[in-house]
Amino acid sequence: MALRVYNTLTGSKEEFVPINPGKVGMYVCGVTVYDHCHIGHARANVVFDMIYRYLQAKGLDVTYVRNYTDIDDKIINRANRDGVPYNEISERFIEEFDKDMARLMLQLPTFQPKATEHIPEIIALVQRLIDKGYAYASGSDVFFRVDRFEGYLKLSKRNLEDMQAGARIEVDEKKEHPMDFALWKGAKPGEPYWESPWGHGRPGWHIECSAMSTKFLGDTLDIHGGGKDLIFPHHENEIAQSEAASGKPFVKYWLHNGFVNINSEKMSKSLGNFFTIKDVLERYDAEVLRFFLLSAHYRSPIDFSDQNLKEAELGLERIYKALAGIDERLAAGTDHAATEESAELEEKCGSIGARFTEAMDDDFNTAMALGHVFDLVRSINRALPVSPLELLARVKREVANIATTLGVCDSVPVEFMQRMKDRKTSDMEIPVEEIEALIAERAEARKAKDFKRSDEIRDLLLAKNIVLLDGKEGTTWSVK
Ligand SMILES: Nc1ncnc2c1ncn2[C@@H]1O[C@H](COP(=O)(O)OP(=O)(O)OP(=O)(O)O)[C@@H](O)[C@H]1O
Ligand SMILES: [Zn+2]
Repeated sequence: MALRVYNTLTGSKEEFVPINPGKVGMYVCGVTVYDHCHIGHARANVVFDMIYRYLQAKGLDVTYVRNYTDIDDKIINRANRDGVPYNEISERFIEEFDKDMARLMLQLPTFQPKATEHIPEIIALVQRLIDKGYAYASGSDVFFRVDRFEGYLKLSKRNLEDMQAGARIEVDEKKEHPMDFALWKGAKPGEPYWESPWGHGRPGWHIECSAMSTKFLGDTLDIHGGGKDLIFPHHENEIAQSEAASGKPFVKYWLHNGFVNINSEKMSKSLGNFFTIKDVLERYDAEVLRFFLLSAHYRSPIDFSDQNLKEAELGLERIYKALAGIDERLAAGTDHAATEESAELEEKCGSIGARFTEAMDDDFNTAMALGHVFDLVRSINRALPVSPLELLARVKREVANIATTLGVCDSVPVEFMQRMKDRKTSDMEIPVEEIEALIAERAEARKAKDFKRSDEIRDLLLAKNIVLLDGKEGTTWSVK
């Protein structure tokens, strides 16, 4: 089956056919760098990283462009608040963004352009729109004439008249039409500015994406992405600018990710209901957060809560435990003949690749894809002690393929388990040395048949959430 994607422009799932066979041009709106990123930003970036990886896994040659909005009112406000130049803010938060994304195991896009490094391209595009009659200068601002562009609002399926009637749109003397939007903003005293034919000023937000996407990907892109909140006005305005300038369709497939919500409300800076990526990574492993973000379909909303993250953690641990079990059997090297249980695992192993592809080909359904992985894990758990080593090695390879494509489950299993153990131990009320001393004391007690003391020690540790497991090789422990 071919890849099908949900296209916001047509409101339906369509077969994905790149404009140039074998090649894909993808542009995703990046963050405005004025503060630390929250989990909503993490989702948008992880989702498009997953899409980038999957397209590459299908053998496509993808040029992925993700910008930094490094000049904007929000950046200027923050700089004024902190009493520093605007670029100190943008440079600092670009660095922070890069660190966060690296921790979430994102692949680097092919290009990461900054708005401030493309001012000549932006000015040329604004001038072109003026020359073609789609834009007009008003004082030192330049506005786009929305009613000149025929397809305006075709992405969000809104209607200009209804919007005007329904909303209280402020009348701005400088504009011909209240919905006209700024392409270039004249600088107020003390604001950062660039020279332009319209005086000192800076670009509007929408125009930078039109200028940079065209520079790196040409007039028509295969994919343009971003969060649902960008459909209007940002993406609608990008379409107007780009199509008015080039006379060609701007984007073939528009892809939008759903929100990370808190109590059914979008996590956002302005509402103040956000957790930064850094906050969350204090408490959870980065792979757990990535796994959580990919455990829902990218267009569905996800509720951010401690409980949901804990569930993701348990789920990921379940997968890694099964993989660690496989590694243990492979390392021990004792083979086993095929059994009824191993026959079932054999069948699941044979179909997992196809089931994964089918789920991902259906508009990148990672929720379904991970469901298939859990199904395989159940079979692994049943068949692990009674399966041929050759089959276990094959299962391991199948999971590794999926893991690389999704960017989850590709740590070395024992290392992941150790990471989880270390994280949990660091929150423990009892130091590791004390646990081990008690385990040694318990072993002595058991040797001396003092089961009362041995049970006492077990209960004492359990009260501190430490679970003991007696095995042939001695006693191991884990955090409950
Ligand atoms: N809660 C969220 N869930 C999913 N994606 C989000 C969320 N919040 C922002 N995004 C996405 O993150 C990307 C970067 O957004 P941008 O820098 O414009 O955010 P912002 O508007 O500054 O953030 P906020 O919405 O918190 O004010 C966009 O694609 C946006 O849609
Ligand atoms: Zn954009």
